[in-house]
Amino acid sequence: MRVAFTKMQGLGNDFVVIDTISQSLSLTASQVRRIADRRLGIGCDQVLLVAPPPSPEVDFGYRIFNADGGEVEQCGNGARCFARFVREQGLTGKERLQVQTAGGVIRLHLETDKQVTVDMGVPRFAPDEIPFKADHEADSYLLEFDKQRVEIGAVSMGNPHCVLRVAAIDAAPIACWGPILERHPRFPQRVNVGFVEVISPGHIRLRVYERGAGETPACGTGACAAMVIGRRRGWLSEQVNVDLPGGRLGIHWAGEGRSVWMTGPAETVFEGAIEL
Ligand SMILES: N[C@H](CCC[C@H](N)C(=O)O)C(=O)O
Repeated sequence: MRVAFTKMQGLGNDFVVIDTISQSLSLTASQVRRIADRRLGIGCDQVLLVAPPPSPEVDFGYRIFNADGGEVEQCGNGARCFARFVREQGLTGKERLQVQTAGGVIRLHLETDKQVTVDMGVPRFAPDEIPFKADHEADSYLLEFDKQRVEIGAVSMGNPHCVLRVAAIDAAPIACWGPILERHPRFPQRVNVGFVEVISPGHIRLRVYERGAGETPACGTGACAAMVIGRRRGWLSEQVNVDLPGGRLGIHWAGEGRSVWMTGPAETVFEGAIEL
């Protein structure tokens, strides 16, 4: 089967985007892994499917698959690329879109300056909504592994995140701790692992070891997760610049029960077709 795709990226977090409205198809986990393979396939962190709207309330369905083939609930950098894709492909003339993901409905706004703003929804801190094994909800938790004991925050942005504060992001033990924490038994669906350095109340540096993809140059939901956890801990203000290795995202959160807003770039790299 010959499948048309568009390669896109948001701050270096890269995606293969496939329109499954114009070409009706579904992908197996092994097909996703082949597409994502940087030697045997196209190469990407996630595969994103543009799908017909599952209900009249939304404009599109939006499905997300990690490079390991697993389908997940949310992808923030991917959402910005999704918005640019559906406009560039002529699938919509709208500038404000509502799309359904497995993690809930998100709202995309194509800005005039080529940036995209996304309403990423309301963060959920209840352990069973993350999911995270804990006796009760708290602003921080102690996690033990390999004779280490670390303090984390935990939150769902539709997908699960844990966040650790570090003194210096460049020295953070991401390659060692990332894969261990990703699969920590207290996260039954595994977890995205953020390492955050607080520069000031309005500025953080962040690196993310992503569930199902490893360390990526940027993680949109990870930036939202680090900001809301930092804000609940009293470290951060309502508007924060998040500097990731791939670049900067602007995150705004007015507080409990409110949506998190993310603004950043999205770019098309090339178009092609692959035989599956
Ligand atoms: N690895 C994530 C999905 C992609 C998230 C990230 N690329 C983003 O921009 O939010 C997960 O397993 O939940």
